[in-house]
Amino acid sequence: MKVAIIGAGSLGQSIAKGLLKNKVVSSLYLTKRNTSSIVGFENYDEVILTSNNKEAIKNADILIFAVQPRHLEKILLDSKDLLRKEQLIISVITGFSIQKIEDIIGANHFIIRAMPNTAASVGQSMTCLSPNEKGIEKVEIAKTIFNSLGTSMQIPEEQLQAATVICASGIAFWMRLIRATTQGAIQLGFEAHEAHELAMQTCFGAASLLKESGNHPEAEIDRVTTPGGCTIEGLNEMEHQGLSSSLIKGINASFEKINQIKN
Ligand SMILES: NC(=O)C1=CN([C@@H]2O[C@H](COP(=O)(O)OP(=O)(O)OC[C@H]3O[C@@H](n4cnc5c(N)ncnc54)[C@H](O)[C@@H]3O)[C@@H](O)[C@H]2O)C=CC1
Ligand SMILES: O=C(O)[C@@H]1CCC=N1
Repeated sequence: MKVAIIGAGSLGQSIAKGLLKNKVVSSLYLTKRNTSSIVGFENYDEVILTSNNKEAIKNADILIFAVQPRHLEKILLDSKDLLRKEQLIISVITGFSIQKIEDIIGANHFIIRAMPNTAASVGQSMTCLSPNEKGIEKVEIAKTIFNSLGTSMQIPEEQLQAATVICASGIAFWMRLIRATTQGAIQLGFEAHEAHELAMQTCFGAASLLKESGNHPEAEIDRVTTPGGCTIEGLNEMEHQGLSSSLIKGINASFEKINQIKN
């Protein structure tokens, strides 16, 4: 696969690392206005760094656009004459609808909106994919790319904003929960590095239990909570303080905000 990532910033670099780690690309163009901060990628034979988007677009079969939303329109306008009908165009850009992309380059292209998260860099992204009508044909190719960076799920475009909150912003939400657990562990007497490892591995274990057993979280909770014991004491106090409620409210606030970004 000849891939180009247009706008190798935070997310673009995460995707690049995942693709390179899994050796799924034969060539990988990474573009950035100033490539000096990503020279480390030059250690990979497959990688070509450039600030010339047109060169990257000409030489790739799969284009992944990962710039900030305000930059996409100009990049597409500047390069639309170079786009080939057989190219797969993937956009990971928040709030930039398929309709808006089609208005600029035309509907006769394979277009897929993808919403990965930064865990792509360690092969653990949850990526949601929404194709345009033509792009449905190429969803399997997009899945091959994004499954090499974790797992993927095809969803209707109308749900992509919600998926962004749960999966992309979700990385930040889970980080905060892990940090809070670490703070609690330090208060109980662990060194900071120990507390961090305890919190991280326990979180990883909880997610792995659900993934491997297919159980509902409450079933796993029941297995830990001794009647009259310390787990239920802690859980109930957390709920009195609004743990579930604050998470749900935060997710809704995030969703309201993302919907203010013009689609
Ligand atoms: N960070 C995240 O977890 C997620 C971000 N997104 C979306 O992905 C997009 C990128 O986000 P980030 O990587 O966080 O932003 P970023 O600002 O780190 O990366 C954008 C990159 O594009 C480059 N760029 C700007 N104009 C360019 C041009 N004309 N040609 C080539 N490169 C150019 C910038 O130098 C920058 O390195 C955004 O639209 C964001 O909404 C989507 C999912 C998750
Ligand atoms: O915070 C944001 O608005 C973007 C979208 C999801 C992750 N970063």
